[in-house]
Amino acid sequence: WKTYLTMMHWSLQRQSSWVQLAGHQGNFQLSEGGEVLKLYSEVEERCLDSLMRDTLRPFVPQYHGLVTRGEHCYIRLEDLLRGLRRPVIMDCKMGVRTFQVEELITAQSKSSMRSDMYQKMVKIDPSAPSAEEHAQKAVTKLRYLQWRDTTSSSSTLGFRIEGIMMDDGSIQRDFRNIRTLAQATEALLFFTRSHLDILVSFLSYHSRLLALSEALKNSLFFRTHEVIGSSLLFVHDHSSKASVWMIDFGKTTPVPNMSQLLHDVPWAEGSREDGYLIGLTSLIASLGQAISVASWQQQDGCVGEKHVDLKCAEDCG
Ligand SMILES: Nc1ncnc2c1ncn2[C@@H]1O[C@H](COP(=O)(O)OP(=O)(O)OP(=O)(O)O)[C@@H](O)[C@H]1O
Ligand SMILES: O=P(O)(O)O[C@@H]1[C@H](O)[C@H](O)[C@@H](OP(=O)(O)O)[C@H](OP(=O)(O)O)[C@H]1O
Repeated sequence: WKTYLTMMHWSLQRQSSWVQLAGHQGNFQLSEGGEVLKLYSEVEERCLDSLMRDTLRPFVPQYHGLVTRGEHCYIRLEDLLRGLRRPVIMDCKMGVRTFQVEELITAQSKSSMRSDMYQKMVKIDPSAPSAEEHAQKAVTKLRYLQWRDTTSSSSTLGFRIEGIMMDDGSIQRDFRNIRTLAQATEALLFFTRSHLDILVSFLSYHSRLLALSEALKNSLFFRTHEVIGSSLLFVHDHSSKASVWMIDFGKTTPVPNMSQLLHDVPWAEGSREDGYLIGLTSLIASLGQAISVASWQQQDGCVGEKHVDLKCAEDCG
């Protein structure tokens, strides 16, 4: 019975296609009518409300207001996986940093020490904490988030891959060692299985990212908001129709004093720049490389072969 019920549960979940690839467990609930419910956050709700009146609207899940379930309030969002069969998904966290500048102040207080983050750090690299952190068995959240940024492609490329789910439902979350564009390209080729129609045709990732790039240039919301920890969700299925969506605005805040951000410069202490466009430019460049490699593979009839000289792809442009 237990196996049967587990299979039924799994099958019902697959019908709705819902899967949570990254983020906090317990933050989401499925709802009727093609919506997902995300635990209410004032910061995120404000962003979604503004985004519904911005040029970025076609690039974010539609926001349908709030609903209360039990003790909690939820944000009603369009389910971006609705109608897809065996979707293939990738979550890329954007920007050169994932900590908010407020963390710089919080980090000075002793109460901000986190033993859970120390544990996560040690599990990945036992030599990462300092002698003092080892003694305290704790690190500040700022320290942990900065360590994650500098040991992943966030600091080098302005984005990092948080997870990929393939069409068989298998999920990979460990892309921490990716540091270079060539490695990111390899991940993109894996994610798209080198299918050129997904990479470059009319409804492809490439055209969607170029359209997003244009929309960002014209967006008042983007100019006036510091976008931290937000992701681009890449989604396609067997129909080869591919799309990219901006999600997660829980740490996206208006910049003070009517000032505006460039988004394409590195962060320095005292600034609020997030490097979002550094990440987008890297992603577009990486897709460009993936398209070149996939084209060569197709010409040579060697799709699926593992060894492609991506360093050469990088050097040859
Ligand atoms: N509107 C949506 N439609 C379909 N899937 C979604 C949607 N929003 C989020 N997801 C899924 O849930 C995951 C987590 O989303 P999100 O980043 O918004 O959560 P979070 O808990 O705020 O994350 P974090 O811990 O990084 O702040 C995504 O990777 C994606 O798989
Ligand atoms: O992905 P990892 O390495 O597991 O680390 C988590 C990730 O950086 C989340 O974005 C962050 O939540 P916020 O974006 O809300 O800060 C969370 O902080 P938290 O544990 O304080 O929720 C971290 O633990």
